[in-house]
Amino acid sequence: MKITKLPNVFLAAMPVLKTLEAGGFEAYFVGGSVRDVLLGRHIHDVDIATSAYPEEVKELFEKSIDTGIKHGTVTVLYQGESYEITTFRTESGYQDFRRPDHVTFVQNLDEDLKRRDFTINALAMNTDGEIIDLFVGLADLKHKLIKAVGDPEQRFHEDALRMMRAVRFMSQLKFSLEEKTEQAIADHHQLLKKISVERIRDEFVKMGLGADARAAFQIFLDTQLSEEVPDFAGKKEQLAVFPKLQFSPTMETSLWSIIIILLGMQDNQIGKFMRDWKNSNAMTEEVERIVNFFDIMSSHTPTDYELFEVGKKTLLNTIDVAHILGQPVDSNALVDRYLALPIKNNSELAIDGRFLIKKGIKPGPQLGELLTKIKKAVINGDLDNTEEAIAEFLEKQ
Ligand SMILES: Nc1ccn([C@@H]2O[C@H](COP(=O)(O)OP(=O)(O)OP(=O)(O)O)[C@@H](O)[C@H]2O)c(=O)n1
Ligand SMILES: [Mg+2]
Repeated sequence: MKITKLPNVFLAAMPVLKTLEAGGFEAYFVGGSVRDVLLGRHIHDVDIATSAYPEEVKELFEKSIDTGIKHGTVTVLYQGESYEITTFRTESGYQDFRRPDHVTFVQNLDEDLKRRDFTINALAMNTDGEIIDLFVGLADLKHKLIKAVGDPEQRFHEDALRMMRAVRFMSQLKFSLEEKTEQAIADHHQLLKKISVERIRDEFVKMGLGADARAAFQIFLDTQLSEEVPDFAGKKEQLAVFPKLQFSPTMETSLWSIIIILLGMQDNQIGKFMRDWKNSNAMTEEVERIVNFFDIMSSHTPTDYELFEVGKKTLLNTIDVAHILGQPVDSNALVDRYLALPIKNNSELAIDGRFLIKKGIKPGPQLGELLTKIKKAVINGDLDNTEEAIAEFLEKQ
């Protein structure tokens, strides 16, 4: 099979492959970019595999960086783009099921493709746009199947993260999981314990935000992968709601908020949960705000002051969460009410602490309380947001 009209990302990288070939080496596009061009998906970067050793690659290009030279990868800078060029290799002796303890460079592409995770990721493309398909990857693409290359147990022992990658690709590509590959995950889910939380999280998020997140999440539960990730063990029943939701999330904040709500977590447990997953402080704080506001929305119609406090971004994010969870919310009414608030943030208040001091109020906690009282009155529409109206209001205190 040959691709006649190559996307620009490949055309731009073509001189890099040609340079390697002119140096007497073999060079191919490999991995995700070949898969994605065949699926008509957006291609974010291209990976190149070559028979040249890293030192030989470096000699052929003016600018290169030793990004992963131990694993055979050199990053070449060419016409403003960077390309990862990896020497054909096999990965032997994954003692800790994490990273290869050493890589063995090999002379041909076949050996290199053999050690890749899934058949659809084991395709290569040469400078003519010709697809090299040694493991029926093209047929599996057509049948929308995630299938391990060769023996799935071996592939997952080499790198246990691949089990998460399987459900991630299911979700992103809307593919099903081949039976033996699924069975191998179910048999070896414990291997995931060896993998760092950050790597698991990245795959989990891609799964949760993919086009077929709910189907993939079901397999994530069925294979017991869910038992091996932070704070999910023993929570299958609560998590089983996710695949039954009417929609699935498209924002990471929504994904985490939904999981937290399904797990029935208390306010004070959210921080630990988010830290266990190695999420950033910014992500944690926003998720805390969303879950809190979701609770407010579930118990009563938010007051104007609650709308003011939560702010537009978190309001919209919480509406998204409520929508996905199938909670009835009149989102138009809430947004309209927010937009009609007399002020949207503290700086829009006509007065500040200095104004109160000038009016004879002593600095201290009472001043703060008075300021809040004024702000609430303005937000509720009981007080005009002008110096005059506020001065008059003060006289009545
Ligand atoms: N645990 C892994 C990770 C990667 N690969 C191989 O390395 C390629 C590139 O890896 P990566 O960029 O992580 O994944 P992609 O398949 O390119 O997917 P994405 O579009 O998300 O980058 C994969 O296609 C696959 O051939 C693998 O065999 N095992
Ligand atoms: Mg990639």
